[in-house]
This record gives sequence, C-alpha cells and structure tokens, in this order.
Amino acid sequence: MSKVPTTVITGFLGAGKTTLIRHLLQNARGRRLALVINEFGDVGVDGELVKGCNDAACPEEDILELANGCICCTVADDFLPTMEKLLDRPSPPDHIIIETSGLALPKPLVKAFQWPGIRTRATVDGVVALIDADAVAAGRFATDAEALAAARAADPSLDHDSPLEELFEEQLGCADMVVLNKTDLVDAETLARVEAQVSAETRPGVKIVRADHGAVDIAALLGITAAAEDDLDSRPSHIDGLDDDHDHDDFDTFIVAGGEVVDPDALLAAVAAQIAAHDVLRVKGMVAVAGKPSRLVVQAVGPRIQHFFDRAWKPAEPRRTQLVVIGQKGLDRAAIEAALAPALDGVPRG
Ligand SMILES: Nc1nc2c(ncn2[C@@H]2O[C@H](COP(=O)(O)OP(=O)(O)OP(=O)(O)O)[C@@H](O)[C@H]2O)c(=O)[nH]1
Repeated sequence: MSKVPTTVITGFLGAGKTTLIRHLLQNARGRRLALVINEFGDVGVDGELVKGCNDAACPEEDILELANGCICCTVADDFLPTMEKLLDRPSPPDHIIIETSGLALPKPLVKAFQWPGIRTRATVDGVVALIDADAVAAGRFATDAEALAAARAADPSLDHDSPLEELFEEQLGCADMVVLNKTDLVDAETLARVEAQVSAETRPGVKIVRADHGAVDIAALLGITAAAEDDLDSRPSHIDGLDDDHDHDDFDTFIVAGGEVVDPDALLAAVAAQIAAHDVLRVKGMVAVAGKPSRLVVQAVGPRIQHFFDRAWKPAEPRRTQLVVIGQKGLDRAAIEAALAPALDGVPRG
C-alpha cells in the first residue's frame, strides 16, 4: 500500500503559512488535498480564511482544525486521531498538508509519523519552513548579544538565546525546503543578507525559494520525497533529550471580543497603537462592522496591519468581533483591552 505524502508547513507567527496554503489550493492541478490546521489562540482564524476560498481542491470536509493547543505538544491526543481518521476514509486524499502553529516545533510532529498507526500509511514528504524576510531583516529573530550575555551571567546554565531565535533555529533546522517569503517588502541587498542568515541555519543542500505572498509552484513544494520521519537524527534541535516536550510560557495570547463596531478605522488605529506600544507580535481576527454585510478580516504582523472584507456573514452566524492578540510573555493584557475598549464601542466584551 503506498503511503499518503504529507507536507508540514512550519514558520513563525505571520510568516505567510495560510497565504501559501491558499495559493496551493488554488493551484492544485487536480490533486485532492486535505488540510490539517493548528493554531495558537482560541479562535480558528486560519481555518475560516481557507474555508472562505471555497476551493474544489479542498472541500470543507477536508479541512480539519485541531483543538487549540500547540500541535507539537498535543500530538497523541489530537493530531494522531485526526490523521488516522483521514487515512481511514474510503478514499484518502492524494496529499495531506499540515499547517502548524507559528510557535510549534516541527520535529516532534515529524516524529509522530513513526507511530504504528501512521507509519505504514503516511510519510512526511517534506518539511517546508516559511520565513518572513521583512521580519528577519528587522532583527526579530536575532540575538540581542548584550541581553544574552547578561542573562547568561545570571544563569550560567542558560544555553539559549531569545524564544524567537530558538523557534527560528528549530524550524529552519528541521526544514527540507525553505520559502523566503515577503520578498516584496525588502530590497535586493537586504534579501541577499537575509538569505545568507537563513542559509546558515539550514542543513546542507536545503533549497531556499524566494516568494511573494507564498506563490510557490506546487511542483516544487510537493513531491520532495524526503521521508523526514526516517531522517530525524540529521535535524538539529535544542530540545532533543528533553522528552520532546516544550511549553509556550514564553508567549502570551488572549482574545479581544465585542459585538458590532461602528468605526472600524478607529479600531484599526487603536490596534496599531497598541502593537507599537506593547511590541505585539501578531493580531488576527474578524470584525463585525455595523451596517456591512461582510466580515472584516484584520491581520497584523508586527507593525504591518492589513484589513479586507472576505465574505458575507451567514444568517446563523453571530455578528461579533474577535481579535487574537499574541506577544511575548508579560504582554499587558489589561492595558491593551482598556485601550481597545472605546473602539469596540462599549459593547460588552466576553
Ligand atoms: N507584503 C506581504 N505580505 C504577506 C506576504 N505573505 C503573507 N503576507 C501577509 O502577512 C499576514 C500573515 O499572513 P498569514 O498567511 O496569515 O501568516 P501565517 O504564517 O499563517 O500566520 P499565523 O497562522 O498567525 O502563524 C497577512 O496579512 C498576509 O496577507 C508577502 O509575501 N508579502
């Protein structure tokens, strides 16, 4: 029996994983793809956005959202049963795509493909790491040498740099292919510098493909035939030997919620101000705008905010506003909520 090839899409918060997957679905060339999505944060924004495309290559029943919690830490509870259900179907998909949360370590997930119920039926065709060229250029994942030296002086056993740098290294160290995304946001010289930085973290021979809005040819992305689960030892990881477990205490997330918003521009301005004031890493969600039939999607990665109307609210859907906010540990939730409350028009928050 041939194994169902599976591609693991990894990459930090906001690197462009969902964007790349949407591109993939729209250019699937007849392949039947199933999608397994895992998000950090309680609202399934990515699943909603992908379902919003209504793609023949991936009908809604082939889009499976894992319960909240990082995929690398809930492998046995959630991921494996989901995979088994997919593989047990009378006609399994041609290819499975897994979108990991931006905070997930890919290696424990790849290791799950060694489990008896999966091993004979699916294989990791490749681990694809998405990189936000603009965020790398801005130094998001670089170690602050002074801060690290101070932290090490206080705790000599510290082997690590920042949590963001750790994820950057973990995700690149496990990759079979890297997509250097958001090339539109940096100039040629910066891109070359970022590519060199990325290349220093990858295993020898790993291809780096440049992309604008995740537009990578499906033929390059799928069919790598890496069988990554058989090749775990060649993938460096900081957490090897720690029982393959980690926690996400380095990051905080919460949801800002409300009903219909009367002045979306005021809300967007308030969000931008809070991102700047608190160094928020990621904001995403849907806004119900009073008087508008469609939902407003809000996406922010660091200081860059994007917003657009995607589809009309369904009759049975509650018209509510929900924004997921993610930052490094210590994010001042109370201050951010208080600052956004007026723009949410005083509608009770839940
Ligand atoms: N300028 C620019 N924006 C991009 C590009 N790719 C993605 N984006 C935008 O970046 C934001 C985040 O993209 P997503 O695809 O949601 O990123 P993600 O990696 O799925 O995010 P998480 O699921 O939160 O980790 C969105 O506003 C995208 O439109 C790109 O190549 N250039």
